[in-house]
Amino acid sequence: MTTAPQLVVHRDKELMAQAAAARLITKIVDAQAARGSASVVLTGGRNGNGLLAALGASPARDAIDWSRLDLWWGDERFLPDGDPERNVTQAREALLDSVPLDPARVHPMPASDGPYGGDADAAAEAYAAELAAAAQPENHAEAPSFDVLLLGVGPDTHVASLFPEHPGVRETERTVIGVHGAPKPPPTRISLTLPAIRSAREVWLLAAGEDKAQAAAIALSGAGEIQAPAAGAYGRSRTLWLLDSAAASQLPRDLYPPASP
Ligand SMILES: O=C(O)[C@H](O)[C@@H](O)[C@H](O)[C@H](O)COP(=O)(O)O
Repeated sequence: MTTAPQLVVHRDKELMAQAAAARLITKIVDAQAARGSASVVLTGGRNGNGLLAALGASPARDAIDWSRLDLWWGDERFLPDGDPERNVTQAREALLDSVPLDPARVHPMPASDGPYGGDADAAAEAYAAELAAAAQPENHAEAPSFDVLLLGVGPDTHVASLFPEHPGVRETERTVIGVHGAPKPPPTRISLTLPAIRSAREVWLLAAGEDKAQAAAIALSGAGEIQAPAAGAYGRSRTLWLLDSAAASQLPRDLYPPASP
């Protein structure tokens, strides 16, 4: 089932990051109260890291029971462990190193100097097995029911490492794939697929800045997911686009009416 996207537009990217962080804290606290633990899928990119930094700066971060939080990644740049360009390295710097997480609940995607060497496809297969092992058996699913899956949106409408017209965006069976020849560096990556993204309860897409305006307009105006992967990113119970006003500036009027003067 497709959930119709809901839009929230903030004045600027700083406010967007702070409001998204506040929203995420509440969501994690509620999930922990309801189910004992929470699971979040992190994204790479400036907006995802901005959200993590804002979360770290919020006094309300102490409301989270960090030992009962599972963290996964939506994609990874296939580079050696500790490389500053890896999404996990950037997330650690932005937040993860400063909170008391249970290391057994933190699930980074494999690095290119790990057990699978430079074989991104084998690394992707291993991550798929990790996801399947964490899936709730009663759901007969290949991936857990993530509470929130975060995605940055590229200016070309890519999400995770699923690029327009690239083979990965057509994947319908596997939950995780090796990506080769990505248009955004580095060329070799690992990514969740659209079916895995859609196993999340809630998918939140983050877009800030003028260079995202066209992408947001295209993805939200009925484009196909092969041409505009962000259009295929939706959650089982909610799909939320969090934008700043620059990224919302080209949205069709029926989606986001500009404020009256
Ligand atoms: O590994 C990556 O580069 C990302 O996961 C990628 O999908 C990113 O989220 C978008 O390109 C948006 O990035 P920005 O938030 O920096 O614009």
